[in-house]
Amino acid sequence: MISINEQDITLKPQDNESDIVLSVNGVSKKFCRDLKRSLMYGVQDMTSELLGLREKSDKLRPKEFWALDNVSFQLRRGEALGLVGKNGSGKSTLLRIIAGLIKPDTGFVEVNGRVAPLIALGAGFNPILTGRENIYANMSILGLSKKEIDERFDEVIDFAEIGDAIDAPVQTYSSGMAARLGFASAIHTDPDILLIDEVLAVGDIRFRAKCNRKLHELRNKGTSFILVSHQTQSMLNVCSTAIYLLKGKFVMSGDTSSVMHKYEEDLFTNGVKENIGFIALPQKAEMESFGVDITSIFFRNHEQTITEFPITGESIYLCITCKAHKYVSNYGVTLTIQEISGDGENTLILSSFNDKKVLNVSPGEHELQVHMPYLGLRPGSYTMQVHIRQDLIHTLDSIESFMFAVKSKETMGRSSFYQPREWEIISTNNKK
Ligand SMILES: Nc1ncnc2c1ncn2[C@@H]1O[C@H](COP(=O)(O)OP(=O)(O)OP(=O)(O)O)[C@@H](O)[C@H]1O
Repeated sequence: MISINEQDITLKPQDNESDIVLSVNGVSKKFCRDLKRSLMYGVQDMTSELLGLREKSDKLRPKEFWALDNVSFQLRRGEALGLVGKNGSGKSTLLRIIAGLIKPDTGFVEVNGRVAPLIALGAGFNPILTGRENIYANMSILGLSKKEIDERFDEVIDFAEIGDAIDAPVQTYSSGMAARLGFASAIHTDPDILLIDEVLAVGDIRFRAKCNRKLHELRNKGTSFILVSHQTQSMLNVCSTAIYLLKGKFVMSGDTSSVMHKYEEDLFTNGVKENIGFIALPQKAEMESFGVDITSIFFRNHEQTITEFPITGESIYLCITCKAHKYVSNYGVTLTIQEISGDGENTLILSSFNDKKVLNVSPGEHELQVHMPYLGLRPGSYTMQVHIRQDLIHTLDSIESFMFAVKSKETMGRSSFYQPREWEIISTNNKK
C-alpha cells in the first residue's frame, strides 16, 4: 500500500478560492444491474445524446439504482483527501467521474488542472499494445504533447524498471509490472490531482518506498491527492481530511480520525451490536466435546467488573470461561487479533505456549484470565480468534471471531500501538 509519512504532510489547505483544484457539485450516477436493460438504456441514452435530446435525469428507470447520490465536496491545492466506505459504496465510481472516464447523471465536476488517475491495475492500458505505445497513448490522454512525452520517456521507463519488456505487449506483463508502468506514466505528467485507488497496493517494499518518495516530492510541489483505502492506518498516515460514503450517499466529512472513527463504528455495529465485547455460547453435550469447551468471552477492568470496551493504555483482563468435562493437562490458549478495517495482518498474537504457561484443569467450570496491564491496542474495532489446544496439536475448542472495540481516553495521534511511558527531567549538574 502506498503511504506517505506523517511528516510528509507539510501543506495545509488555505482559505482561498483560487486554491480549489477540484469541485464536485451534486454528482449522482445511476447504474442498472440487469444486463439486457442496461444495454437498452445505453442505446437509448446514446441515441438521445446524438439527437441532442438527452437531459441529465434525476429519475431512476426500472432496475436502476444510484451508485452515487448527490455528492458534493471541494479539494484544495496540496490537500490529501481520503475516501472511505464499504465495498460498493461508490468510491471508484466517484474517482472515475472525477477522472472524466464516465459522465455523471446529475451534477458536475470542475477541475482546475490536470488529473492523473491511478485507478485500476494498468488502467487505461491496451493489452495488445507494447509498453512504449501505451506510455504514449496514456500520457497524451493526460494532456502531454509528443515532444513532452519524448522528453520524459526515459525517466518513465527508468522509474518503472521495466527494462527490455518496454517493447513487449502489456498483456505479457505481470500485474506488478503493469501497475509500475501505470504509476510511472501518471506521475510523470506533473498532475495537479492524483487519484489513487487502493488496488495500487502492488510492488515490492523497495518500489513502494520509491513511489512514496515521488509522491512526497509531488506533494511538496502542491499536488493534491484523493486516496481510496479501507486501511485506517494508511488513511491516518496520508490524509488530513476524509469523506465517508455509504451506498452512494455522503455520510460525513472532516478530519480523518473522526471520519475513520465513524466509519469503523458503523462497520462494527452492522447488525452484530449485541455480540460486541461479549460472547456467550450454548453448552455442548459431553459427547460433542473434546474435553474443554469455551462458554463465554468478555473483558473485566482493573476492578474486576465486566466491561464492554477495553481502554487503550489501561489494565484489562480478557476472560475466557470454559467447561471442562474431564481432567485436561498441558493445554494452552492462542489469541490472534486483527483490526477489522486493517489489511488482514495480525495485530497481536498471544500464546500461553509461547509464554511457557502450561495449563491444567479439573472437571468443572473455570475462568481463564489473560491480564494485560497496559493495553497496547489502539482505539478501533477488532476481531479475535481463540484456540484452545492440547500439547499444541489437538484443538479442543475454538472461536473464529470474537469482536470487540477498543476505546481511548488519551489521544493516540497517529500511533499504531500504545506505548506506556513516563517523562522526566533528571538534573545532571551534580553528576560527574
Ligand atoms: N458499470 C457498472 N454497471 C452496473 N453497476 C455498476 C457498474 N459500476 C459499478 N457498479 C455498481 O455500483 C456500486 C458502486 O460501485 P463502486 O465500484 O463505485 O464501489 P466502491 O465503493 O468503489 O467499492 P469497492 O470498495 O468494492 O471497490 C456497486 O453496487 C457496483 O456493483
